[in-house]
Amino acid sequence: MPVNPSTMDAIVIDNVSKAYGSTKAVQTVSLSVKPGELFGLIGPDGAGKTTLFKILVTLLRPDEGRATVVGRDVVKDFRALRSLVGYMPGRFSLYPDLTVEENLSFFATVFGTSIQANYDLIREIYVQLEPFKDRRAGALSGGMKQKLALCCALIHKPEVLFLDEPTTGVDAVSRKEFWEMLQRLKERQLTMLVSTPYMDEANRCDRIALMQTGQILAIDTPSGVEHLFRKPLYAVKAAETFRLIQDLRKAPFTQTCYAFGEYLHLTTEEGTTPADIDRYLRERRHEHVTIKPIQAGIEDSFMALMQHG
Ligand SMILES: Nc1ncnc2c1ncn2[C@@H]1O[C@H](COP(=O)(O)OP(=O)(O)OP(=O)(O)O)[C@@H](O)[C@H]1O
Repeated sequence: MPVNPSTMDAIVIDNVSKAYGSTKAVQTVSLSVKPGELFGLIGPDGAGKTTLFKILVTLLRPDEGRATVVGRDVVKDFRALRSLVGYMPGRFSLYPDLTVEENLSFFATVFGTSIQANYDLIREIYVQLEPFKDRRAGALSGGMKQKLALCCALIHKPEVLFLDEPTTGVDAVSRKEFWEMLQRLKERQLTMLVSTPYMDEANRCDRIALMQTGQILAIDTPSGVEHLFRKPLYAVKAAETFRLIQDLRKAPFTQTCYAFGEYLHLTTEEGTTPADIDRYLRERRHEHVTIKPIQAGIEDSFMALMQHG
């Protein structure tokens, strides 16, 4: 008998919707995540990421649609599911008055296990926390809190790990270290769904879904999402950035013009050449003009999809 591939997926979301009054937080979302996949949910604040996570970890019931995690229905099988998933919520769920070790023991006890029983899975992360094991969690740095929260979410050896904006508000070095930790967990075949508002983190995932106002705009590999952007794209810089953006937005050849770091990203009508752009800017007395064709990144694709969404 042929096997339905969707029954083998670690997470299946099928037309799930959830509203809070008139706010449609999640609108007919469908996606699936394969076992062992590191899947990213990328979107700005209010996109509906947290609501979707809460549905998947059985803390909220969907209004419509159905979802399964490791084959268990998130509504009907919620009890069984709770011990199979690990959840690191956006605002860390640590007890600030308990020490590092007490927090970890608490989460282990809730799941009927002990730190020793599953130490192997958290060893690499926990060794960095061990020198501070008697410190109150509330007195830890952001990066250390994040590591402890990850240990707490892993201590019962879940089959799927849900990480809701784990790197928000954490310094750049800790963010990088955190993604390296996720990479090592992936080598152990753990399935992970991670949300982030940072586009640069999308490249760390096997596949990503771009989400906005409760809807999925695209699902693909990071490079697949970049290739969704098909128009020629230019990075433009000049001495006066503010006047540059004003002038470029008025230009007859401009389709879109956004600030991306120190450059503006510009898409133009077909047939426009860099020489046309240069001439237009020189006529308006712009100085130190640089115009270079560039490859679109995930952020460019996201902007283009949002415009047409
Ligand atoms: N308990 C609630 N009651 C009413 N509206 C809510 C509630 N929780 C979320 N919302 C609204 O639902 C929408 C989706 O919110 P959600 O928190 O799921 O998004 P998000 O992508 O996780 O963003 P954030 O990073 O800001 O949490 C937003 O418009 C939000 O204001």
